[in-house]
Amino acid sequence: MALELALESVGYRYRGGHEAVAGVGLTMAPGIVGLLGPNGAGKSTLMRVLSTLAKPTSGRVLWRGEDIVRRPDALRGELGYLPQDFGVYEALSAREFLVFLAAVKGLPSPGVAARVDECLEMVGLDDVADRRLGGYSGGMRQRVGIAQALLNDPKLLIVDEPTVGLDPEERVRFRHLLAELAGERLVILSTHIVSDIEASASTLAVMSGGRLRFHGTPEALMAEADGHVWQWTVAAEQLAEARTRLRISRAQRRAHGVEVRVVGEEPPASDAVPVAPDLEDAYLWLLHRNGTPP
Ligand SMILES: Nc1ncnc2c1ncn2[C@@H]1O[C@H](COP(=O)(O)OP(=O)(O)OP(=O)(O)O)[C@@H](O)[C@H]1O
Repeated sequence: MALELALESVGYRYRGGHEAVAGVGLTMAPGIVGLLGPNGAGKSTLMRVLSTLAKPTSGRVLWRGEDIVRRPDALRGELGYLPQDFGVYEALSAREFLVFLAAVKGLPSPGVAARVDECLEMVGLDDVADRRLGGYSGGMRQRVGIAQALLNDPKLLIVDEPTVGLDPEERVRFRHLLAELAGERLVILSTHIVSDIEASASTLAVMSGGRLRFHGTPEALMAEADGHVWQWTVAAEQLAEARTRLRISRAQRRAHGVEVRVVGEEPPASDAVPVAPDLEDAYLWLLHRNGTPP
């Protein structure tokens, strides 16, 4: 059966009664799927359901056509997962840590050393593989996180908010790495930062308030915001006031004032110029347009 992850009206309700995910239905195929949503949207909860760490309380998830609750091992054998709160053992080197995790994951020991080398090379840590993890930067630790997720050559790679805490350079490097890994895999990358996925995701799924608000290509999302984005220049001292009444997706200081991009139903002023939406504008429009529940 094809590499396909199908979600059928998936919901998850925490014990206290809070419904963190509700009625999510979509089918994902190989490539990078960007799962985008503000904090609290339900992304991490959904990632845990897809990784078989939590069972959906309603609906079902099919991996290659098989229900992942009934047959979790079919998915687990092909899954690589980098959770949001991934931690490393600081006293170990990257190589030691990966050898340890390979044993825990039950990889057959004869091939482990070579596979660890391959994974270290894929994430660009082969030169520093024998240094203690305690001395690694945040970005290097995240790359160790990806390396451990790759040990079993997964067909489904799930990474939850991997760029949190990384500096801009590490962020860019990490994005490139994920793009290289996509190939014949399905990579699900959850984030609340549009720029994490705009260069690499072939498909977007946008969540807010536990629900799926959009599923499709970045181009289709941008098309939805057509006619709702303007560029406008305000005096620097008026920016704070403008922010209280307008949705501003970006502001850039110029010699003659502050150039802002405004997203909304109406132009902010008669001298505002309509512009083509970019992904950041379109995401803001989707989350806040009239009729979108919180
Ligand atoms: N263990 C829990 N018990 C009850 N509610 C929870 C629990 N974990 C998360 N929630 C709630 O479920 C909702 C979704 O949380 P989730 O962590 O899945 O969102 P998220 O999109 O990943 O956001 P973040 O990036 O902040 O983690 C939030 O309202 C959160 O408060």
